[in-house]
Amino acid sequence: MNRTLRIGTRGSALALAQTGHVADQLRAAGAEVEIVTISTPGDRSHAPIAEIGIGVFTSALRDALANGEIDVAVHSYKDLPTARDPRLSLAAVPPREDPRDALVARDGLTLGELPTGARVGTGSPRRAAQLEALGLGLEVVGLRGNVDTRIRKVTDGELDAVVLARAGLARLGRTAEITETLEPIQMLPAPAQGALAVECRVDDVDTEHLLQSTLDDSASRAAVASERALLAALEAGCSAPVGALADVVEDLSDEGTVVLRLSLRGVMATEDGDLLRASATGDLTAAEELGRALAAELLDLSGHAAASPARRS
Ligand SMILES: NCc1[nH]cc(CCC(=O)O)c1CC(=O)O
Repeated sequence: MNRTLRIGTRGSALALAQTGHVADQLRAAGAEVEIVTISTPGDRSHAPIAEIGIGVFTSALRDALANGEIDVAVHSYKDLPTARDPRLSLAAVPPREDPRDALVARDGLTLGELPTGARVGTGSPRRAAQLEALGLGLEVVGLRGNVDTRIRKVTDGELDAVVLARAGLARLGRTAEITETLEPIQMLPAPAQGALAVECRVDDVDTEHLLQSTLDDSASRAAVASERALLAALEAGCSAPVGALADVVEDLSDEGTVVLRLSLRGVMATEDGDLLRASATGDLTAAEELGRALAAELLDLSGHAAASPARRS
């Protein structure tokens, strides 16, 4: 294939860093690539994400891909809506970064060392619900903006701490600012956090093959698929914040050979702010079934078995 691949990205420092990484790998595989920056309404608005909707960062990029302005789109997977886009193929899920959330606090403090009433910034209902459930008396303060803006609120003394995805900090070379990496037992990440989604047009089979063979990691793809299936099933049934994390674990088959399995954990906040947790393991080859089964268990726990209109939070 000797045409130049145009790779589209948002213009944020994080988006440029992760797209640059994908471009480097494609170049190393012999492809000619060019990076095209696309401005999205999400980048131009300052309203809370819960108000402007989940697709704001990704739909402009997807439209540019579908109409041929670019040939490849690189997204933070967790920013994609759960509904498939029939115009596009999810050609590759590269090896996932550490999916955990991270605390950046003043004076090197950990969550447990923050004083009662400490102001912790996050715009994510999922992070807010899990922070409040710790019972530490923290004051959760709403927050938006890029990684730099958020961390600056701590350095400026406006907040005691912020919670961010570790993967974003890693891609920006800023892990030195992390004061605690939060264990999933206290803070389950967003479904697909730390993973990228690399898309091309559904009829562009040459590009699809190149992306798949150069970038795709099947274990990361399966883990993320189970987390996203859980999210999709819960979106249909409730409006609660959701966290999920699948780990690929080694197990022994009946014949004594090593098999890979998925271990999936999920958390959902109730309207009263209580957290419902559940976990399950399943075959790597049945990732989505595992996610749906765990979602059903969480819905059962919540007594929300009857679906109400979906609202993403
Ligand atoms: N919602 C914004 C967003 N989308 C992806 C990441 C981080 C990188 C990732 O999770 O892949 C972030 C920032 C954050 O949550 O701190």
